[in-house]
Amino acid sequence: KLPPGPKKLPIIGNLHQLHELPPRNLSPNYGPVMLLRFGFVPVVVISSKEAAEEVLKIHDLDCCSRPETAGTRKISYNFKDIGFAPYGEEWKAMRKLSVVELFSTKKLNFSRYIREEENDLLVKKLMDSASRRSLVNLKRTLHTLVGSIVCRIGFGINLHECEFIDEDRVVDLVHKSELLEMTSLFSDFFPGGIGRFMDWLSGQKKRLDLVFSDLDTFFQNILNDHLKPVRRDAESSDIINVMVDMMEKQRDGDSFKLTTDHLKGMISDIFVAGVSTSASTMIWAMTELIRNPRVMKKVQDEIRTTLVDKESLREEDLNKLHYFKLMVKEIFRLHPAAPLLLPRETMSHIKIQGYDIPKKTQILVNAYAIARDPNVWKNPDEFDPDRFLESSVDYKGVNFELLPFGSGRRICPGMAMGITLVELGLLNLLYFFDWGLPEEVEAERIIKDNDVALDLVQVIRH
Ligand code: HEM
Repeated sequence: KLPPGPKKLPIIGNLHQLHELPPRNLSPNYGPVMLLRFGFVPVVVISSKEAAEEVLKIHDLDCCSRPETAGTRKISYNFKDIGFAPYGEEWKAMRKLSVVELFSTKKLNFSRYIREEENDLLVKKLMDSASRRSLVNLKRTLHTLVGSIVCRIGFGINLHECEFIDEDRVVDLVHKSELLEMTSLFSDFFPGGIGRFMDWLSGQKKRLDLVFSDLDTFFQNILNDHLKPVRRDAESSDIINVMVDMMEKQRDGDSFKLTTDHLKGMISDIFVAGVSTSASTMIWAMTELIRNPRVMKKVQDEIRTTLVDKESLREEDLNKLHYFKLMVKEIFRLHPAAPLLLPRETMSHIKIQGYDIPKKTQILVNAYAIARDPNVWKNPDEFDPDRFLESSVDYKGVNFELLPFGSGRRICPGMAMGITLVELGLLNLLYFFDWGLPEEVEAERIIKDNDVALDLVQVIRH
């Protein structure tokens, strides 16, 4: 009993409908479990809370591998990372390393000064824009903020003084890494000679290699920098340093051995998974707040009456706020940075909602649709943090109607870091400044257009 789905054409299946892929399209018409076929690859889209619980909790172990694509093979250094590696001993070892050592609470406390300092620097820059009355490009500003923090915490690179990279180039590379992750090649859908031939003919393969080569140069520079004797002696503890130390200490009999590819895979994961997720969440938060003056006022009233006369903000200030945190939760609901999470792959035959799902089927959990399901949420498309005033639903992977970080074995290991990045960044923007639309933008259009995040905005010093 296979799940229902749109009609499939011979050979290509539903490839002609790739542009209609969920989150927003296709899936609601076919119920909570929908079957597609892209070329030879079966793909199941999950779009109800109950079906998501079956995939991510009841059958988590059967569903926790990842499918292979040419793009993810490249960016993960042959699956030597965490995010795209198939389920197995190597993934377990890398995952354990990240949870215990690299993205842990200890690491978070240690790197706190870096986050606060980068935010202080941003506030200074914005004060300048406000006094010059120049517009602020939200996307650029927030990608740069998160990029700078992630590069310092992850790779020990201070973008304001680095020799081989600067802020603009980092933003450019973040976009390139997203492209690699999302690009589909013919060979992803038609494994074998024909697919590879089509990739060669269309030039797709060459384009993919070029984008990857740019990223690889950056990652190699990070690694070279960490292997320099000066750097090895320095008292610093960024994530890559910790891994280089481990590599040096490993012994012949160790069951898992870190290699240079594991190091690059980890650099790549931190870069790909950490920067645009957090930045896009902040951009959407600012967009929704500017569109909804009632909520903006309520949030700003809370933070400005709770935190009085502050010259700069610290992470402990976040714990004093309540409504502000509900606002962030509402953003994670309305605008999950990974609307379909990361694709999973079944490792055995399972049943979801009574339907048969064969081994090696791709599973996409439509977190976007689930978080806007009218059977679960009242006025689901409305931005209204008040909905959480009387609700204990949270986004940490136990409530299947709200899954911005996924759930189960593959839940985001960088969640704590992501939340802190987002909350501290937003707190600074909302405490020190008032925000508005640039004069020439018709407010009407922006307010109606729910699917477009704001780009240029007006900043006013509070
Ligand atoms: C707001 C910020 C973030 C959001 C919304 C987010 C969201 C996600 C989601 C949805 C997944 C897939 C989960 C699944 O398959 O069930 C994921 C995986 C992952 N995230 Fe995050 N993430 C964020 C920040 C970060 C940060 C800051 C890091 C690292 C420093 C990070 C590292 C990872 C890694 C390594 C994985 C792969 C886990 C695995 O496959 O085992 N993320 N993230």
